[in-house]
Amino acid sequence: MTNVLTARDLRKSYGRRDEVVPVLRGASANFRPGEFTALMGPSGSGKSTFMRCASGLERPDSGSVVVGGDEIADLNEPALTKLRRQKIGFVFQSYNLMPTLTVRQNLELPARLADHKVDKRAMRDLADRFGIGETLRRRPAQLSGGQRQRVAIARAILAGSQVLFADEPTGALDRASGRVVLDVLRESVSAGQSIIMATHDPAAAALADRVLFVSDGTIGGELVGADAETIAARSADMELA
Ligand SMILES: Nc1ncnc2c1ncn2[C@@H]1O[C@H](COP(=O)(O)OP(=O)(O)OP(=O)(O)O)[C@@H](O)[C@H]1O
Repeated sequence: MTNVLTARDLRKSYGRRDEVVPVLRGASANFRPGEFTALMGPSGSGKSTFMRCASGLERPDSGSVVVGGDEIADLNEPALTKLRRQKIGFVFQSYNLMPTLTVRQNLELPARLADHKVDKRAMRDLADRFGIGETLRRRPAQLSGGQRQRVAIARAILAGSQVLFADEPTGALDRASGRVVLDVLRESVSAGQSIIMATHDPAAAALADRVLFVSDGTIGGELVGADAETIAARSADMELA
């Protein structure tokens, strides 16, 4: 099956001349439509940086990212912004909700930016499922951290992008709310979306189709269809390595 996104040999360093810190050291991965991928690895191993570079939010120093046939290094900023709005979603660890907009307006934002019609029924249904249906008129500052996280995920799901990157999307949630979110992500994958989720939780990673292990700025291994125990054991080995 054709990849929906291919990342090849991504390299990225931060800092300046005397203090350059290499964060990505040649990270490569392929992502197929209808595939749920978990990214695991020790804190600071480069998961978020990989997702920012692979999603076109940040330019790598070198390497290639191809999305639906387009090499994003060849795109200028307006073209890249357009491609991102049409094809790529991102759930940030910090949620990135617009503080001056209500929850409803935040949920409608990606559709408006991409010139799509807002599906109000889908928005209501998902908000109710996520337990945020009563918060639609509030602004993000009037929500709990967990509610903000669910608004950010609902917003990304409703955008209906081909590829969705989610950086620890269940980090602020209790087990029951986390489970609802993971169920919705799975349904979205069944509908053909490709989801890439960074997580430290082996139980969440076990719901993905495969786990890619990020180690010291590269993709250092893969487990397909593994259970939570196997994933936890592999993660523990990596932390010790
Ligand atoms: N904008 C930046 N400027 C300088 N250093 C950065 C920047 N972004 C990330 N880093 C550094 O790059 C390294 C990898 O960070 P990254 O956020 O990608 O790791 P991570 O695997 O997602 O970690 P975590 O599991 O804690 O979220 C860290 O050492 C971090 O301090």
